[in-house]
Amino acid sequence: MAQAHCVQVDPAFVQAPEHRPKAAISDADGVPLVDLSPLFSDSAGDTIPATLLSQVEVACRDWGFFQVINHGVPLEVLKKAEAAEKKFFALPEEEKLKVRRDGANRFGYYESEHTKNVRDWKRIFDFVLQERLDVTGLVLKNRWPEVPLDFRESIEEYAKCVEKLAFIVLELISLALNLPPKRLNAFFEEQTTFVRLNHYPPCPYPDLALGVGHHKDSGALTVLYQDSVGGLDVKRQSDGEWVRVKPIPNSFVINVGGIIQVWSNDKYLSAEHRVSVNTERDRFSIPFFFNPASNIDVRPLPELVDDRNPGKYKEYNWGEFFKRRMDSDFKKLEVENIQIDHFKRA
Ligand SMILES: O=C(O)CCC(=O)C(=O)O
Ligand SMILES: [Fe+2]
Repeated sequence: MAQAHCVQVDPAFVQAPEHRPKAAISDADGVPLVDLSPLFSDSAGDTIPATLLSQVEVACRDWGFFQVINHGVPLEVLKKAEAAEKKFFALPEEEKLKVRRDGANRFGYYESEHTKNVRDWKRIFDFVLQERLDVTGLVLKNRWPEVPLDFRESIEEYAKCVEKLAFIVLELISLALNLPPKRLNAFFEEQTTFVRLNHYPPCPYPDLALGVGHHKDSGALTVLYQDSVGGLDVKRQSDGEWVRVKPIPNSFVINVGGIIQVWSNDKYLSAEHRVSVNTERDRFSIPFFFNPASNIDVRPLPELVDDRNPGKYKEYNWGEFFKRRMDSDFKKLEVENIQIDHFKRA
């Protein structure tokens, strides 16, 4: 007689019923697509086409998410980073554990991240752009594995190219907010940006677990490369429906983080998103979390508030916020993790 097939479910990964993904997900009417080629064409002068700015404006306002193509990051840089990522995660576990994150330094490999106190079905590797960071007393230092040999070079090259793209998008957002293009740049002089490699292995119970639980990114902007598997879902602002962000070859997904939501005084929104997993395919992605300096106090920009439209948030310090998020991602806590909503004025 055939044995009954039984999947062992680890309760640490099980989402509350209201956060479990439904079997079918809509990929119709997806996030806006923005073609950045006008910025790189030979005939491009210093002026940015109004149509491009209005696309960015609508995307940030109505979705908080968009995809960009013709973004200026060379395809070979992307492919090399992706290959290095796959080689790293394919290493035996004991090899990866040599560069594991710990309580004192939150960078390197980690297999036990939590989002909102539920464990994520993923493995990650984090590194900062600055070799070493001090975030309100927490020292963060990169840990580089000895193998794959070209790992560090490939992903540092990737980070350099994506950083350029992040600054371009930051300027587009500034302009879309009717501010001078470089208005926001000074916040990033001692940036706390970090890059994450994500590996989502196949999961035997994708109806119960998530690769990343529902959340909003807390930094300024996220610039994400995803492979062709798919799984990133965004909550559409217009109706609260979850929709899949369709993978487009050689593209990046941009999403507005909590800091831009606060700077813009809620003109632009940071959208809720999550990662669904599947039973068959490994998925890989590489988010670049573009974050300002640790000492920055975040508040609605004075140019965007007035008597009729007063600031909707109390000021908070980014370094403190970032540290508290890292603490709650590191292990399951009994308290809710920190959100910009906690600074919302009544
Ligand atoms: O892997 C993805 O597609 C998204 C990951 C994500 O949302 C995050 O790490 O904040
Ligand atoms: Fe995210």
